Amino acid sequence: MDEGPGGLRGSPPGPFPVRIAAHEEGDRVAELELRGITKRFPGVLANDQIDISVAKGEIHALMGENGAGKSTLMSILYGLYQPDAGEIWLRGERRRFSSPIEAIDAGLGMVFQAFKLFPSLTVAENVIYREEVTRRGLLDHREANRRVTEIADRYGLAVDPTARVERVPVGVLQRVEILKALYRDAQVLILDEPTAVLTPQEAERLFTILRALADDGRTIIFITHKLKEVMAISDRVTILRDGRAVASLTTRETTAAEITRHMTGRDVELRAWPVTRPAGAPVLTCEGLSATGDDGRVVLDSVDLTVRAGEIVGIAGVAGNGQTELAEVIAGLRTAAGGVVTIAGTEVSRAGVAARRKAGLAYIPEDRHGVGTAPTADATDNLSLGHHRSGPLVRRGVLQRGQMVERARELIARFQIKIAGPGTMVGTLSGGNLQKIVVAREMAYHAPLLIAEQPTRGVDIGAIEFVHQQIAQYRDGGGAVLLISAELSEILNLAQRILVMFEGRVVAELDAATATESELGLFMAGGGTGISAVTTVDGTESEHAR
Ligand SMILES: Nc1ncnc2c1ncn2[C@@H]1O[C@H](COP(=O)(O)OP(=O)(O)OP(=O)(O)O)[C@@H](O)[C@H]1O
Repeated sequence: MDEGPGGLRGSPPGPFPVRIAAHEEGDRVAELELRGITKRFPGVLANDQIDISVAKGEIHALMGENGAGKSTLMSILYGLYQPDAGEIWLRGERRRFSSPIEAIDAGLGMVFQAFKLFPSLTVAENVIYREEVTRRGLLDHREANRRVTEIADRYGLAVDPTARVERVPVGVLQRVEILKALYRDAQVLILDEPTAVLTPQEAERLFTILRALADDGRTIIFITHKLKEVMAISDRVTILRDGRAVASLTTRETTAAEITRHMTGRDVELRAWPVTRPAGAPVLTCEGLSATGDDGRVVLDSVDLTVRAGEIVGIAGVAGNGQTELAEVIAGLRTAAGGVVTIAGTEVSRAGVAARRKAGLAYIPEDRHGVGTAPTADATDNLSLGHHRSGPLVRRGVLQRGQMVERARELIARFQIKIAGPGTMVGTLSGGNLQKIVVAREMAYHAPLLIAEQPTRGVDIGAIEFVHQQIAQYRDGGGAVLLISAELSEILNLAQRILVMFEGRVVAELDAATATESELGLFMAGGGTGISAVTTVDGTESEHAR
């Protein structure tokens, strides 16, 4: 691999931990330097005199616990926020960006977690938006497609420029966002948790693209919670803690354990949570569950499954193979085309969400913004959502505000949610802390059934360990858990049985004690013909997919 002009890959090892120093590369000018960046929000010092220096052609990871200040720092760099103090230096020149447009003009590009694309336009139209190529006053589609294809080919960003964005998968949408930045000749590309929504295969592909971009002299900064990624792809990593940059390390001279200690101040190793007791009676049963998508396509095809008390059943699958629809149909958010759902003995096939909750459902949805939380409401209200009709917070049909606040306070402390207080609006919370609000709320009421969909997405490693422990305790207390996760290690660490979904069907059932990631990967890719029978923890034989 080429050594970038910044020469960091060849820089001598420094003392541990390496404190970040401006002009770290001696007389060479850094591509990007942040000096003393400070940003205060009401009650929070989000960035506290942060110094970071990034060399040209470097892949720089930005890590830190939820609420450590990563997104704030990148928003300042991209001109979305103004710092209270500090300076941005680009190629040896001091810059001030009062808007993203100015940042883009200076050669910065940002890929957000929530893509900013027009669904009804084509890939090429999205890429060239506001930079249209025209011919005799009309949009020159052919030239636009040609230019987009040219950049895409150069970096291996496989896209069809003529495809409508609403019809392309998530991994491709991200490539479109990267193309948008490259089309504007971004020299520094910032990506906010770029693999959070990608399948492992798509993530691999993204890494290849990022490496090609870096080898071409582009500079990459990416926020992530995944240590594996940092170790695999980054040249250097900066760790934020409580708004301060506590270390900036050369990746090949450090370890995942070292980085974790800088982030959390302790050792964290995600481990398995084996069962101690056999599973009990069925709590969730689905028989012949089918559903169609908005375009009439079959998204769930005759799914049968059972989750028993004291059992975690994991659902593995490449995103888009019916997992989300399965959760939505069970939760009552999507109408089933057919089939029967029973929760804790009550048939709820045609019931609404409230009736299903009453029957015993708790639900951590994948979409924490749209479905999971109300951004303009405070933490107290958000931590009580769905529990306002019955349960411990209601007396004679009236919500007990005092108890709600008390409960919110307790959950904020227990789940270590970084928020000023129960009366604070949740819309300003960091992504991971918003996720913790949903997880805390849904786990607090000990419903018989918990559907947990991507429960640790965007959550830092310390909090992942905590959430895993909570889910395991929930199970050990007799709860039934349906765990849908894109993280195979999460499923393998927590579940007793694993069902693999492919094209809307359950194509395999595996015993988690003996299943491997590669075996799961095979079924997830549509290979293999399923497993006819596995022995469940309570000793019964369960027959499943063919
Ligand atoms: N617009 C805002 N108004 C008030 N507080 C904010 C705002 N944006 C961020 N904060 C606060 O600043 C702190 C840092 O948040 P930030 O989003 O930068 O964290 P993060 O490291 O990106 O976290 P995560 O890993 O959870 O995404 C948090 O306490 C957050 O609540």
